[in-house]
Amino acid sequence: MVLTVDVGNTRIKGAVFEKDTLLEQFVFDRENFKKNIEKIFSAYPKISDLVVASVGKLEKEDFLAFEKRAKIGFITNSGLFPFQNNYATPMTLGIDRMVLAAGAVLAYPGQNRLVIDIGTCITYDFINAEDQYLGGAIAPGFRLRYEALHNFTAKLPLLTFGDPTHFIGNSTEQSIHSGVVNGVIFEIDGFIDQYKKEYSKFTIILTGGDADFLAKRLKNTIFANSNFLLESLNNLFQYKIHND
Ligand SMILES: Nc1ncnc2c1ncn2[C@@H]1O[C@H](COP(=O)(O)OP(=O)(O)OP(=O)(O)O)[C@@H](O)[C@H]1O
Ligand SMILES: CC(C)(CO)[C@@H](O)C(=O)NCCC(=O)O
Ligand SMILES: [K+]
Repeated sequence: MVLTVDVGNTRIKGAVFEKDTLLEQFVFDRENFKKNIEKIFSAYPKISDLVVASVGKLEKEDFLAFEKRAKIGFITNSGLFPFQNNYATPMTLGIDRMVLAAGAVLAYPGQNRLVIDIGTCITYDFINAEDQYLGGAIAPGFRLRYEALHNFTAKLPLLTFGDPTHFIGNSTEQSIHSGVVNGVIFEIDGFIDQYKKEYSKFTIILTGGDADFLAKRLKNTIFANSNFLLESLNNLFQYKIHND
């Protein structure tokens, strides 16, 4: 049994896997992460491995406390991945993007893939059918956009995510929701259309907390899997066992 942990920029997510089956998942913040992980270990005594990818403020040292309980697999850029990394700065590529790319290669072999992850940031990652990671894009996520509008203007209120009721925003609030939410929708559709000009066929994986919400609203019909990063960590762990 494996516990995978994704330390994101905002939240920490975890999932328990028995082989390929996700048994349960968790979301928590950094303050009480040790307690939460201990709870998961108590609930699942059969967990033998803890697999971690962190873009956030937790380091390998923060997980060593669990060394007595499970084998720690801390994923780093210099580890083994099932693709060739053609990024010009491979050591600065986010580990979440590396894991997503690995997951795309392992789950969708022999095809071009575009992974779109909507979290604190919206990231795009493209891996071609030859399993070469080419790169992608980094854009602000929903909360970053709402906060930026508020923080860098005098008059705009700080709103939280809201589904725009009017495309033509008819109030300050509706204008902000339309700008942020419709903006993200048009942006993602625009990126996909541009990739389509360069690659006639590719598999799109849409993931992150708001993947389901967005999948329904995009012009391009795509399949959403909000657990793809946690599943990819599990798949990468299995891959490493068989290839290291
Ligand atoms: N239980 C939840 N708590 C908070 N947000 C949630 C929850 N479930 C879904 N969401 C949605 O998920 C979005 C955040 O997505 P995600 O979890 O991928 O990113 P994050 O935690 O902000 O980013 P990161 O992975 O960089 O820390 C929020 O905008 C929210 O709408
Ligand atoms: C872009 C984020 C913040 C998304 O979580 C993360 O992948 C990261 O810190 N990346 C480093 C820069 C890069 O990927 O090129
Ligand atoms: K993320």
